[in-house]
Amino acid sequence: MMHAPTQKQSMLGQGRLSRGRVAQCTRKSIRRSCQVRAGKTSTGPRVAIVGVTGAVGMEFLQILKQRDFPYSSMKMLASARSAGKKVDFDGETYTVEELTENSFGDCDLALFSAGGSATKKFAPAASDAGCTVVDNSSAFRMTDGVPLVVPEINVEAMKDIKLGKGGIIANPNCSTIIALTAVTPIHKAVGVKRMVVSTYQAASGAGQAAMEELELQTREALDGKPITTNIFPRQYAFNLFSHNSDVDVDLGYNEEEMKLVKETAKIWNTKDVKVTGTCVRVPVMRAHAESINLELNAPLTVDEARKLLENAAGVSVIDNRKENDFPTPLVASYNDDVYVGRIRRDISRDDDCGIDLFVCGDQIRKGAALNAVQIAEALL
Ligand SMILES: NC(=O)C1=CN([C@@H]2O[C@H](COP(=O)(O)OP(=O)(O)OC[C@H]3O[C@@H](n4cnc5c(N)ncnc54)[C@H](OP(=O)(O)O)[C@@H]3O)[C@@H](O)[C@H]2O)C=CC1
Ligand SMILES: N[C@@H](CC(=O)OP(=O)(O)O)C(=O)O
Repeated sequence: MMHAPTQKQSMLGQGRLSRGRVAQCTRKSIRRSCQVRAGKTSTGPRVAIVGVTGAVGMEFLQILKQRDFPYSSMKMLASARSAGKKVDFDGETYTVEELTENSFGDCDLALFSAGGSATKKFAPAASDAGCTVVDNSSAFRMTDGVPLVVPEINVEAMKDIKLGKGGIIANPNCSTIIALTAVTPIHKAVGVKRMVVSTYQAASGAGQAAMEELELQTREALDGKPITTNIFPRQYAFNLFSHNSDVDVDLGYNEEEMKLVKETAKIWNTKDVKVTGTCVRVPVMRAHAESINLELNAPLTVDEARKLLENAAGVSVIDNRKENDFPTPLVASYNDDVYVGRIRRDISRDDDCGIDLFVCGDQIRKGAALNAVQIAEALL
């Protein structure tokens, strides 16, 4: 039996913000469609979760329940390996079915998180059957006609897609979602000319098996045992390494870095912003951190930047210089907002057109499942 994960508060588990920390943050709710909160209801869409046995799939279930997402029926899909497994959701037990091209005839909405190759094969079949797809993979992100959406930023990009009428909407890459949720308020105010991003990415970005291997390796290293390396070709615990995606041998950039470049241009609908990045995997369980340097088109003071961020949907500011208290992956874990701190003027410049930020966001929530559910809410 599989259960949607609980918020475990342990050394690895990273709990929600303590009351004291909440008081230090400027917390605002992310844009939500409160009027449609209903849970199971005969008027809700018929929903399929594709990749339900994975880290993102399990998070889908937790978020749908937490947000009382309306649904009239729920279908749990994964590979043949998982067919027959049981999944609990909203007081009912479901049997996982094998994903096939015929899975979607009785569905209005499918939340996909099954990797690129399964998505390329099955998302078009779902769409052809009249099921609207919200896809977490990179399979269709750069395809013309497929909106790439962060609801707080560009919800208008999906205005032509209607629930239950087919169509694919792509969820951006997690590092890109987290960076742009923080940076877009500044971009909308004064325009970003160039953005330099350095990431510190969690195990969750590589799936459930990578999270389990990090935990196992940590135990093995502490116990002086040989290190198991099934997921990554090197030790991960007590180490860090350049992102595991393929590296372009000519450019020297890995795929994760190029997603930041290309997806930013599509989400902001501009070719004028220059973006470069360095993506690194660090031994953190489930929240990404990013150091971001912005070159702006017009001057912006630190106070103005902080005010923009404090008022931005989906953003919380933790920026206490006196206490040296800034966002951490543990603070971001299991929370919905993107946390921003270290808001400072870039002193390498002679003008006020440079800002530095440090950003943390839960990779599985805002970086994946939460953003996808927010897209689905915008379809209702
Ligand atoms: N920002 C974003 O949008 C993010 C996107 N992702 C995307 O989501 C995908 C899933 O990530 P994650 O949950 O972390 O990965 P996991 O490895 O934890 O889970 C993968 C899921 O996909 C299912 N699956 C794999 N192959 C098939 C197939 N051929 N047919 C049906 N189901 C299949 C697996 O089923 P089974 O258990 O039966 O093998 C499992 O449910 C990633 O591959 C990535 O594309 C992930 C993180 C962030
Ligand atoms: N960006 C994830 C990996 C991933 O799933 O990316 P994408 O959704 O762009 O394939 C990471 O932390 O590595």
